[in-house]
Amino acid sequence: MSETAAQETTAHTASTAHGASIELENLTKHYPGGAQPAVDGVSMEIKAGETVVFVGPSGCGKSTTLKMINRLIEPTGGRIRIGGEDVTDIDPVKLRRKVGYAIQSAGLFPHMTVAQNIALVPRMTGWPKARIRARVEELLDLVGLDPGEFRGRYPRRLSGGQQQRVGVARALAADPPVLLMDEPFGAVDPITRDHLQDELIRLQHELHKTIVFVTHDFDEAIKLGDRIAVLRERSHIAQFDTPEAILTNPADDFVSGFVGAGAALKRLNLTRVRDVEMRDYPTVTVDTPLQQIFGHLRSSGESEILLLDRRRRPYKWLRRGDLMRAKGSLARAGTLVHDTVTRDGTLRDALEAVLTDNAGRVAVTGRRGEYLGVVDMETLMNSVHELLEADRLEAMEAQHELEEARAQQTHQEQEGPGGVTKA
Ligand SMILES: Nc1ncnc2c1ncn2[C@@H]1O[C@H](COP(=O)(O)OP(=O)(O)OP(=O)(O)O)[C@@H](O)[C@H]1O
Repeated sequence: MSETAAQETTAHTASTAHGASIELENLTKHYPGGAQPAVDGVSMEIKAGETVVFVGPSGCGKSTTLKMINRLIEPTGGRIRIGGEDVTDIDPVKLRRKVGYAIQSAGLFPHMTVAQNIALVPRMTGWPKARIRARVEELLDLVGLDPGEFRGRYPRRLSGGQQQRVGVARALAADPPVLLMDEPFGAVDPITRDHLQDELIRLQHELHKTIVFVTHDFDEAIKLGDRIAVLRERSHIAQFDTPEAILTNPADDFVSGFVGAGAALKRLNLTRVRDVEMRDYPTVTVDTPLQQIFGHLRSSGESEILLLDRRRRPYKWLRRGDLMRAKGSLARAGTLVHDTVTRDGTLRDALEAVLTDNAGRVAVTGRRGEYLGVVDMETLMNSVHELLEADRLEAMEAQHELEEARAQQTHQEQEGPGGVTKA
């Protein structure tokens, strides 16, 4: 059932390998000297193209389970199947070509350039030079880094977020169907982390890999996971379900404890900015003459206008008063745009941005930071209201079905097996 090898193009570098299923059967790791196994007979099926997130307390065995999938850690028991093929005993080097791996702090080699870091696996695999070069360019572009600017840089000259992007590009280099990510965004600041999460979601829309992602952060799990496996000690599965099901119906107290307070707010993590209506705001660019900006603002009926830079990225909010005081130059006028959200950002990201902005709105940007529209408090309030109303109706329906099933069962019990009413 391996859909990967056959699909790989040789003439071209384009990503073609979609995800492959992963099956873990009774997978066990007993470290030498450990009183108990670190991972104790975990079995799960991960569908092709799915993103599954492992969450659980520190030391519960998340990383060990993950690293057994590419056999960075050798299991002491059980089987691993990828795309239906049993890979428990194949050559680990061969296995790792099918499985990309990204870790916290990117783990880039400091003495190699960005391009050399990304090219590692394709080089080992013996790709021709021209194909490697084209693949590096394609991947840098894919993770949102300008190849011209970044291919020759050394890792120490990159920000934490940029290093992490290169780490993801490297993991994707040989176009593996499976991507393992071990707390890849654990070491970056919260805003960069949010952006990297958004990028991963966007990438996954394009690539459809099978991703297994480890995190401590339940909010991250909700945002990224198609399904979440909440693990307890020795990787025992407490619940393995969709984020919606875990939030609205946690299996037990352990899972509830993990979900934590504010389930309604966390629900906002499940809706994307792309799912709500954006407002079209009046915009001008830094090259627009001041007089024209005035005219534009007046005819728009809005109290402010968004100034874009030459690459159409949001730059400043300009109010009428700012323009009056500008005295012919916009250099000092207006308020710099501090925060933006992407279409893959969550409503929670948008709400946070809107709440910290005293004018109650945030600009939405595309892949290269270009302006797409604006989300404001009113849009958000309406969406949240609709969301909670839909949840309430769904819960009522589920309750109703449950009561009907119970009534039917009682009825059957009263009727008896032959349908004859007992006297
Ligand atoms: N190389 C090793 N030798 C012996 N024991 C180990 C080794 N690596 C991990 N362990 C133990 O196995 C258990 C599971 O560790 P693991 O790193 O998989 O947990 P984790 O859930 O990923 O933890 P964290 O969230 O803190 O990274 C822990 O009790 C740990 O001490």
